[in-house]
Amino acid sequence: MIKVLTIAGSDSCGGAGIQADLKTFSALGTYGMSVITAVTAQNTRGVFNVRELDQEIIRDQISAIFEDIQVDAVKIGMVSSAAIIETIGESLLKNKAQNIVVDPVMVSKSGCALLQPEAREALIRVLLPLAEVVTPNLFEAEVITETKIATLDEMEKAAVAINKLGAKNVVVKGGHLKGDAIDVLYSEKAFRHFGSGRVATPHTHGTGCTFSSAIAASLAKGCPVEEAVARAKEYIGGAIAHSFPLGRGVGPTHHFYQYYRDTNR
Ligand SMILES: Nc1ncnc2c1ncn2[C@@H]1O[C@H](COP(=O)(O)OP(=O)(O)OP(=O)(O)O)[C@@H](O)[C@H]1O
Ligand SMILES: Cc1ncc(COP(=O)(O)O)c(N)n1
Repeated sequence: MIKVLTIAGSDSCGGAGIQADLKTFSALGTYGMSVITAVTAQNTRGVFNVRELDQEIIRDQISAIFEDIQVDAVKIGMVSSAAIIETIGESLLKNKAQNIVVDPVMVSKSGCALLQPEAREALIRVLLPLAEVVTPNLFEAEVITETKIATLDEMEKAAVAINKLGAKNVVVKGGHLKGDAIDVLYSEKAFRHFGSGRVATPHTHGTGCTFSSAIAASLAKGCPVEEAVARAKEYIGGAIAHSFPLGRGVGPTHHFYQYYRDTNR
């Protein structure tokens, strides 16, 4: 059995965060495990409260898993504070975690801060050097590189800059581009673009969580990075195409086990 761990925040309405990650792992035929960093009270219309867990229980969750189970890949999502980032960094280094995918979540689609602005420095310093793959969206790449990004050329330049900060492979996601949704991968000094038409739907809650978890699941299966990103792009395209209205706001992507059954990958 392939085993994948998510370290992220809980989303009570199930569209993003830990819940989206575990659904993705299952849909891709892997066994999912979770370390919760924070609990959010959120629905399709917004985030109404956030409660961080303390460092001790975060450290103990990670230890409990690694001392007992061999983890094939780790996805990191909402980390909330600098103190939590330090704890995660220390614990993953101590346990020699492999295949780490960092989704540098900063702000929810509804506009709520999921990372304290003063924790951005810690995210860059501690988590980027641990990342086999990092998956910033346009806004996150702008914050990390302190530049404006609106074109594919600027996405490529940002990917190189983020690689220099320590992340081995960088995917700058184009979900928020004007026009097609094109993601830019910078890996081993080469660029590759993963394009798709834009699915015309307002229901994109949790797209970034799903995409990074799909990359982690494929890395865990032993896929090379480029293949893992290609598969994740295919998976998220299908999950967005099957997204649906839930509640009165931005609905979630749909995780479909048929994908794994039909493609067996
Ligand atoms: N409407 C869309 N149609 C097709 N693909 C999309 C669409 N929106 C996003 N994507 C794809 O979904 C993935 C996630 O990209 P996005 O830029 O939305 O991430 P994100 O902003 O981090 O998501 P989140 O806000 O959920 O954290 C990327 O592969 C992107 O190309
Ligand atoms: C716990 C948690 N993690 C991540 C997101 C980002 O997802 P989105 O940008 O789609 O709101 C979220 N809303 N909640």
